[in-house]
Amino acid sequence: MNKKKVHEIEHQLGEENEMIKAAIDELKNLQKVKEASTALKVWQPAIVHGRQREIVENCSVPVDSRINVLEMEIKLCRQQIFGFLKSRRDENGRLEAVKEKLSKKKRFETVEGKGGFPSKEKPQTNTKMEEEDEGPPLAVEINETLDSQSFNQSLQKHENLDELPPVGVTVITGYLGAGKSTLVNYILNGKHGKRIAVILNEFGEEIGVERAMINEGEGGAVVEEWVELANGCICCTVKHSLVQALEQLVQRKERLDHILLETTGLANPAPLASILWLDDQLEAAVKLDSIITVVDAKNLRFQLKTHQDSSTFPEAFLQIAFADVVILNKVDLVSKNVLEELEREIHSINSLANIINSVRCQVDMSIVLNCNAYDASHAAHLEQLLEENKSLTTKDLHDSGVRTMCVCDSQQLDLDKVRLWLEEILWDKKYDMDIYRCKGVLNVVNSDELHTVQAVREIYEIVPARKWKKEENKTNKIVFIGRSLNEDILIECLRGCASTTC
Ligand SMILES: Nc1nc2c(ncn2[C@@H]2O[C@H](COP(=O)(O)OP(=O)(O)OP(=O)(O)O)[C@@H](O)[C@H]2O)c(=O)[nH]1
Repeated sequence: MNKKKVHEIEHQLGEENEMIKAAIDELKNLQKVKEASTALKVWQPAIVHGRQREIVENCSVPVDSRINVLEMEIKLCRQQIFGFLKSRRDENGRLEAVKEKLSKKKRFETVEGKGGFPSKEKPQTNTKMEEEDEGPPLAVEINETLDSQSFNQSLQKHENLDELPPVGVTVITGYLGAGKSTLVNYILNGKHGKRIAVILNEFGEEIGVERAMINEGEGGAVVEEWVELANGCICCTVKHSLVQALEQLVQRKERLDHILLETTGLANPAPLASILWLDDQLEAAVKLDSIITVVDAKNLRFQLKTHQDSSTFPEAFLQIAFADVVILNKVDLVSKNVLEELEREIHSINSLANIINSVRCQVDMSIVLNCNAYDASHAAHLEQLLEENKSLTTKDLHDSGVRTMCVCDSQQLDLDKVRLWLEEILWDKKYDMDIYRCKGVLNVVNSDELHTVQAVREIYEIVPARKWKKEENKTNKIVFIGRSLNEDILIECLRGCASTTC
C-alpha cells in the first residue's frame, strides 16, 4: 500500500519535473526574444540585426505577459514538487516503520512460540478483530473485551467506517508540571459519558509512569485505549508511531468519541497539526479539534524568561503561541494582580487564545471537548475572534518579538494569488517573517461563500465555510501570530491578492 503510494508520488514528481523543464526551456527562449527585441533598438552590424529581427518576428506570443505566466507556472511547479517530496519522505518513513514493526512481529512470534513473552508486554487481544489489528509499535493496552454479539455489530459498523464523522483530537500541551495530567484525569472522570482514547508521549524512563498516575474514568469516560509513545518527542522522532497509533485507533472509530493526545512538556505542538492535516488517510478519520495549552500561573513568568537571553526559544512561548485555549492553571497560588498581568502577557503572545483560569484544571467540559477550533463551520466564532483582534495595535510587541497582528482589506481576493502569497511567507520565509499561526476570513472573487484560512507553521488550508449573510460586511481579515512580523508588508501583500477581474 505504502509502496504503491510512493510510486504514485514518484510518478507525479516525474510529471511535475517534466513540466518545470518545459516551462524553463520556454522561459529561456522567451528571454532570448526579449533580449533580441531590446537589442534591435541598439546599433548592431546588419547581419546580427537581421538575426535578432528574425527571432522577434518568429515569436507570436506577447513576450512580457507570457514570461509572467511562465514564472508563475514554474513557481507553482516548485511548490507542487515541494509537496510531493514531503509526501514521499513521509510515505517512506511510514514504510520503514511498517517494515520495522513487521520484523518486530516476527521476533514476537518466535519468542511467543517458545512461551517466553513477558506478560506485561503482551497485548491483551481478546477478539479476532483485535488480533487482526496492527498495533502501534509500542505499548498498547486494550481495556475492554467484546462479546460475540457486539463484535458482530461492531464488524457490521466497521464496513461503514468511512461514513462515520471524523473523531476529534484534542492536543494537550503545556510546560513541565503545568497540570496536563491533571487535566486528562479531570476529563476522564467528568460526567460526559464520552468514550475517550488517550495517547501519551513520554520520554524513555517515564513510560508507564504517566499511565499509572492517570485514573480512568469511573462512571464518566470509558477509556478505550492507552497508547504510550516512547523514545522521543512527538514533534520529532515518534511522528510515525503517532500516525500508526492514530490509524489503529480510528479502526475502532465506531467505539470512540474523542482522542486526547498529551504531549511531553517540551513539545512544540505545531508538527502535530501538520500530522493531522497532511495525512490523507487520517484526514478523513480524525480531525484536529483544538490545541489546549495548560499554563502554570506560579511559574509562567520564570519559564518565559528562562531562555530570553539565549538564542533558543522557550517552548513555553511556542505552546502559548499555537494554543486555541490556554488554561491558566494553579491560580490558587497567585494574587489577583499577578493573574491579570499573566493574562495580559498571554494575550500579548497570542491574542486569539481563549484564556480560562482554573484550579486543578477544573474547567467546563465544553471548553475542552469538541471546540471545533479548526472547523470551517465555526466561522462565526472565528469572525468574532478576528473582530476582537482588529483593534490590536502593532505596538503590542512582546519582549520576545512574538506578536499578534491583524490585517484587513475589503477587496475581493484571487484565491490563487492568496495561496501563492501564503506559500511565499510560510514556506519560502520571504520577508524573513516567522509565522507560527494564522487564522482568517476571506472574501473570494466569483464566490458567494465566506472562506476561512487556517495555518499552523507551513501547513495551511483555505476552505469555503458558508454563504455570506446579506447584512455582513465582506471584509478580508487575517490574524498572524509569529516573530518579525511586518505589518506594512502583510497589508501590501494582502492588497496585492485582490482580483483584477472585479
Ligand atoms: N496548587 C496547585 N497544584 C496543582 C494544580 N494543578 C495541578 N497541580 C499539581 O501540580 C503538579 C503537576 O501536575 P501534573 O498534572 O502532573 O503536571 P504535568 O503537566 O502533567 O507534568 P509533566 O508530565 O511533568 O509535564 C501535581 O503535583 C499536581 O497535583 C493547581 O491548580 N494548584
